[in-house]
Amino acid sequence: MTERPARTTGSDRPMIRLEHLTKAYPRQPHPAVQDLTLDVPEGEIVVLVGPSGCGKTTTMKMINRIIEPTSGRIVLDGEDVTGADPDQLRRRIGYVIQQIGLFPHRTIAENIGTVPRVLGWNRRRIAARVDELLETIGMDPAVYRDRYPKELSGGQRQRVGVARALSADPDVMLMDEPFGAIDPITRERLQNEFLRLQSEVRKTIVFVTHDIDEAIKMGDRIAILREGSEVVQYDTPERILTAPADEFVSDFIGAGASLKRLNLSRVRDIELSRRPTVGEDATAEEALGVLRASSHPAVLVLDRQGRPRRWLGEADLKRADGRPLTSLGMPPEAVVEPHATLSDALNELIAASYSIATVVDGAGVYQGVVDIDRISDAIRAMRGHGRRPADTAAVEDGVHGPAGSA
Ligand SMILES: Nc1ncnc2c1ncn2[C@@H]1O[C@H](COP(=O)(O)OP(=O)(O)OP(=O)(O)O)[C@@H](O)[C@H]1O
Repeated sequence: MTERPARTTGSDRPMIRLEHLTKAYPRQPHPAVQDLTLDVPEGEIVVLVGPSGCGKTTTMKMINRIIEPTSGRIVLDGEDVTGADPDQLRRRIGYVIQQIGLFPHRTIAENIGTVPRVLGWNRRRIAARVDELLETIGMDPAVYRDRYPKELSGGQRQRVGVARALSADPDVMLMDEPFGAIDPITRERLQNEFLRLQSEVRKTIVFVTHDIDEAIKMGDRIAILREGSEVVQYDTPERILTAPADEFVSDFIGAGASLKRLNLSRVRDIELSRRPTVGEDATAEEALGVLRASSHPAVLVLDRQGRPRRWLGEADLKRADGRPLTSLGMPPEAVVEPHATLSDALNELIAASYSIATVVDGAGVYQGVVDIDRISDAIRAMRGHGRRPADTAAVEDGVHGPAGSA
């Protein structure tokens, strides 16, 4: 069984192969990168994580030849590109960096269309691609196409950076701390959006971070590096957390490894709890009937597309006085998508007034809720049995499978 079946492609074919890659700067006592050998499988996200100065950025910049290696080889899709024309190479590789580096005097459309323009696409094709990408990153083309970078929020700029990197549909994306400079809430949202996008586009991605939590969340595989880009452990997030190769890795993971395991499980991996729902056109009496027939304190109002609008308690409904349900109660505060980790869901629901997170799909349609009990179950299952939370029900029922009783 693969440890994370929903996220790996099953193909172990290396899309990027780094062979004995070294970068030594003149007058430096140690090479920035020394003899690095690493395969990045097609369609996977490989995260390079390690302390400041260990050579992550240098490694990335050698892959797209912004930095020329001193020795070693870079093989892209079976082809040795160590001596290839760097400009041509970069068109096959999307690059996203922190503080994204959008051109300030060009519109969003012009920024996203940079590479297609260099590639000689015609105007119509570029415009169509720009609009398609803006839709993909959840920004209405009609609203944002003609704006300038300074007219966007930090999170929106970062999204545009991702769109720009995707513009020519490269096989490979290099992402160097792409969400580093963003506030934690926007960051979490961008990570989730990006994972959803990746489940559709399946690019081969090398992702740099110095944040182990981000590595665990984003990586199909993680390479833990120390100085000189020495690979201390190259493994799945599960293995890194459960079987750290040595003290350096355990120190890097730091305290709370069991809590970090909440980063390994996605909302979609657990069975969601149900809550009573009514359509937005229902009357308060109907909603009250539904609520009373359930054992829960609140009913969720859905719009005609099935998207959550309000949580209503009995008191709200009693005071309705003929007003529409959508003007009563509280909007769902903690809303998460199936890609969100249980750690995200926990953070959200702790901050919310109701201690539940409402789960919606990519189109915003209601799927169920995650409550604190589900998360506690998941933690218990992980701790007690080293299992995935999908097995929680079996654990609760006292049914111990072979793995659990081992
Ligand atoms: N142009 C340069 N000349 C000399 N040394 C350099 C140069 N660029 C980087 N280095 C050194 O190479 C090493 C690796 O740097 P690199 O930027 O790759 O690290 P990093 O892991 O990305 O760090 P951070 O997490 O802080 O961004 C560091 O010791 C750095 O000082």
